[in-house]
Amino acid sequence: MDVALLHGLLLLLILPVLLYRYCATFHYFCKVTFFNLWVLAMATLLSPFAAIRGRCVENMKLLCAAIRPLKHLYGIKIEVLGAEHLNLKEPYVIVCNHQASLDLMGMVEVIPKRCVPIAKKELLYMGTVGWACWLSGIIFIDRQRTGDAIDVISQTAETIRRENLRVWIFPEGTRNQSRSMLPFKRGAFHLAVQAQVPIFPIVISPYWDFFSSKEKKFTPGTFTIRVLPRIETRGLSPKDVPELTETVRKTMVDVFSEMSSNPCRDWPAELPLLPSTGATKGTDGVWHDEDTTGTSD
Ligand SMILES: CCCCC/C=C\C/C=C\CCCCCCCC(=O)SCCNC(=O)CCNC(=O)[C@H](O)C(C)(C)COP(=O)(O)OP(=O)(O)OC[C@H]1O[C@@H](n2cnc3c(N)ncnc32)[C@H](O)[C@@H]1OP(=O)(O)O
Ligand SMILES: CCCCCCCC/C=C\CCCCCCCC(=O)OC[C@@H](O)COP(=O)(O)O
Repeated sequence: MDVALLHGLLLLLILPVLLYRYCATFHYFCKVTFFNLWVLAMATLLSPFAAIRGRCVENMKLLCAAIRPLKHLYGIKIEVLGAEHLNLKEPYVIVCNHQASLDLMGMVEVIPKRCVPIAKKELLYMGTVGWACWLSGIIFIDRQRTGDAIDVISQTAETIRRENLRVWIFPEGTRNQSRSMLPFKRGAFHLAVQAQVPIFPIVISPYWDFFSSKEKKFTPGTFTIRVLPRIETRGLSPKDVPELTETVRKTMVDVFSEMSSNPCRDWPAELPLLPSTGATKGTDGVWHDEDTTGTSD
């Protein structure tokens, strides 16, 4: 009887290890659970420190530092191209494709100083995670109430100029692991036009090789983040927003397709891009920023 009990206990200990090793679905759920627990634990540990400062964008540094070790724990290599484009002292809007919660790992590699993401309000109700996000100045919108969300974005247009902030928006508005990008919501582009600030598109290469929530796959891997040259909005008005949105989306989709079809990761450091008043075309046929000397404050 004792031996049987011992065998049972042993099996109970070994079973999760075997499942983790040989069952891809179990492996996937363990890794996703650990990711969420990590975020929750860090938020719980750091929120009291952040609370000392109060609601303040400087607290984003704490959040980002807490997320950074995750890539090492998961064996994920992240390459960043074009980060120097973000070295601009003025406020701006970043638009980025959104595949999964894993985007946080990439986001913390490139997010400039004084930058706040726009997030769905549901995050606010995730206990200490919501508290940590609120304390870091993250802007929340209710996607079900377009009017309210537009009001929040309009207020943000004033705030970013007044307080010299950058805003990070996922214009697809939801996570998307399809082969392309969803149609873009227009809030980010209205925001940039209202504030008359440039837009920086950021493209994260597909995770297909190592992560898929549909196939329950989560292995070590590599992805690349490309920061594209800025697109000016100076002189544009709300009537230009639909075209601006489509032009930026097309540029990002083209870059995403190139990243998808070229697994060797030998992309040029610069890509020919759409003309913008803030970029000039060099003799090499590549669009370059006019101002690359500014540094993040
Ligand atoms: C220590 C550890 C702590 C743990 C914390 C964890 C991590 C910390 C690190 C990082 C922080 C977390 C990061 C969180 C990321 C979360 C990501 C998300 O939540 S994504 C979801 C939220 N984002 C969005 O939804 C994108 C923004 N949405 C929009 O822009 C939308 O446009 C909208 C404003 C919500 C409206 O949505 P709708 O579906 O109605 O879309 P349309 O775009 O078609 O708009 C309809 C209509 O309105 C016009 N419009 C839109 N915006 C404006 C505006 N600002 N001003 C005027 N008009 C506007 C638009 O043009 C359309 O009209 P028309 O068709 O006539 O053009
Ligand atoms: C008292 C309640 C306590 C609840 C505790 C919940 C703990 C949750 C712990 C960790 C959550 C980690 C969240 C990381 C946030 C990642 C941001 C993100 O990717 O959000 C998704 C959002 O862009 C789009 O959402 P949808 O694709 O539309 O859906």
